[in-house]
Amino acid sequence: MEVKNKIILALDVPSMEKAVELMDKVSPYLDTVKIGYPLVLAEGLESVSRVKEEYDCKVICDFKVADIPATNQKIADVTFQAGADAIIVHGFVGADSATSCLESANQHGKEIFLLTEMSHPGASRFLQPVSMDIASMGVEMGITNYVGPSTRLDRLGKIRQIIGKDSFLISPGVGVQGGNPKDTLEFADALIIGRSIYLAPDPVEILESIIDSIEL
Ligand SMILES: O=C1C[C@H](C(=O)O)N([C@@H]2O[C@H](COP(=O)(O)O)[C@@H](O)[C@H]2O)C(=O)N1
Repeated sequence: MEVKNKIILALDVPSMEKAVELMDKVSPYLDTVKIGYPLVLAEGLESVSRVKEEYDCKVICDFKVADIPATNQKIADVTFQAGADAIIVHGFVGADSATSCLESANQHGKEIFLLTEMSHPGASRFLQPVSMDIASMGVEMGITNYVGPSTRLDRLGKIRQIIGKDSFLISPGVGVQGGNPKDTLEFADALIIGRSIYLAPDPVEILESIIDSIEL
């Protein structure tokens, strides 16, 4: 997946009105947006197609899919039918569950991102002990897109080693959670950034400064 300016906007705003207000300002700088439960639960899955069509961008649906295979397939099917270009899938539920999303993606000509280790403090207790195993499972499954934490660059580096240089790795946790954009791109191909942009008094100014910082 090509990502303009290596930045994926996490559009975790509470309404389409807020989404449009923000996208009108920042869309010249971006071509990829991550939409998750905050916006979809508020506005429905049509928020995915609206953002895609109105701003000609790719949409990654961050649903952290983590159910049994049959239910995962239903979730992935309806998400891709709603226009999503990709869906984020948890790996800790095992290969059969992740495979059902991968099969749905292949049938729809879309993609999945396998979530290996999360960026928040709580990930250290239950996810960290298995996250490298999850990354290895993804490689065994032939998955080429991954999510890994910008808040723990040592871990992100290990994930990159496991998934290989040709896999596509996107990384949340930049900014508010403490991750550094330029340092993260030592290992990741693109940054996921939400609050640093959508909570800023001037989102364009922040975005331009982040873009300048990673271009240096
Ligand atoms: O480990 C993960 C997985 C998950 C994801 O991207 O899948 N995210 C999401 O990335 C964004 C960071 O937002 P902000 O902190 O810039 O406002 C939010 O939408 C989170 O739900 C993480 O933050 N860490």
